Amino acid sequence: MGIFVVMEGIDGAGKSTQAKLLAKWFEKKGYEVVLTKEPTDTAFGKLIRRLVLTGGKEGIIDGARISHEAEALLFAADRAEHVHKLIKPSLESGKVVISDRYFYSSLAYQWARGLDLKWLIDLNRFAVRPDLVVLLDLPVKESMKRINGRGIKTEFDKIVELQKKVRENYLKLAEMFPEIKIVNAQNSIEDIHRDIVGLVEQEILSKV
Ligand SMILES: Nc1ncnc2c1ncn2[C@@H]1O[C@H](COP(=O)(O)OP(=O)(O)O)[C@@H](O)[C@H]1O
Ligand SMILES: Cc1cn([C@H]2C[C@H](O)[C@@H](COP(=O)(O)OP(=O)(O)O)O2)c(=O)[nH]c1=O
Repeated sequence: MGIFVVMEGIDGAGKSTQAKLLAKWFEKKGYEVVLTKEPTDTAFGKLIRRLVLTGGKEGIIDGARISHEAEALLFAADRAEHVHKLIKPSLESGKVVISDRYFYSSLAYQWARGLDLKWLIDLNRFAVRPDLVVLLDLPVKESMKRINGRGIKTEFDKIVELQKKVRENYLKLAEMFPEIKIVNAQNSIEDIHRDIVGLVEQEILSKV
């Protein structure tokens, strides 16, 4: 079996930056790496971007044209395809899978939209558990500074409020799921990478 690592955190926390660095680190060590993300680039992911993420690339504006339940189901459908077509086969052939977001995003965000956490956990029960989930944690103010350049100009206060709730949800989830490890995402890119490598060594490589 391969190794499955997930990056989680609010928008702008540094997930894609750290996912890429970790992928390179594993490759240097001779592993075959699959770097992937959710929402995916498949037809389901495209549907989500069209129906749910109406606020532009960040998708954090609550302008959803569909119900929150339908939104949660679409994310779960996208994830089911992701798990069955890419994640499981890659792990079975011994590869390292690094995913930028996974079902913890559904728990943090769709819970913040008011959905029932237990229903969300049940809905995502098909999703194989990662070996390690890195929660990149930082204050919303800092993350907003980072993604300012992405062009959010409208509904700023609403976005900040939602992101704060999502951050709190992630921290609560970290107490419920032992695979989630919190990393301080306010440090430099290099320091965070070093922390993540430390977790990979401690939580995964030392155990195989
Ligand atoms: N540790 C860091 N310190 C400062 N800026 C960062 C850091 N990590 C990432 N960034 C920058 O912040 C922005 C968001 O990072 P990104 O990796 O795209 O976040 P996410 O994938 O979580 O949305 C990018 O412009 C990136 O270069
Ligand atoms: C995977 C996932 C993402 N999201 C949200 C988090 C982000 O605000 C948004 C889009 O994710 P994001 O990582 O910004 O993807 P991209 O840049 O490729 O569009 O979707 C959910 O609400 N639930 C989920 O299950």
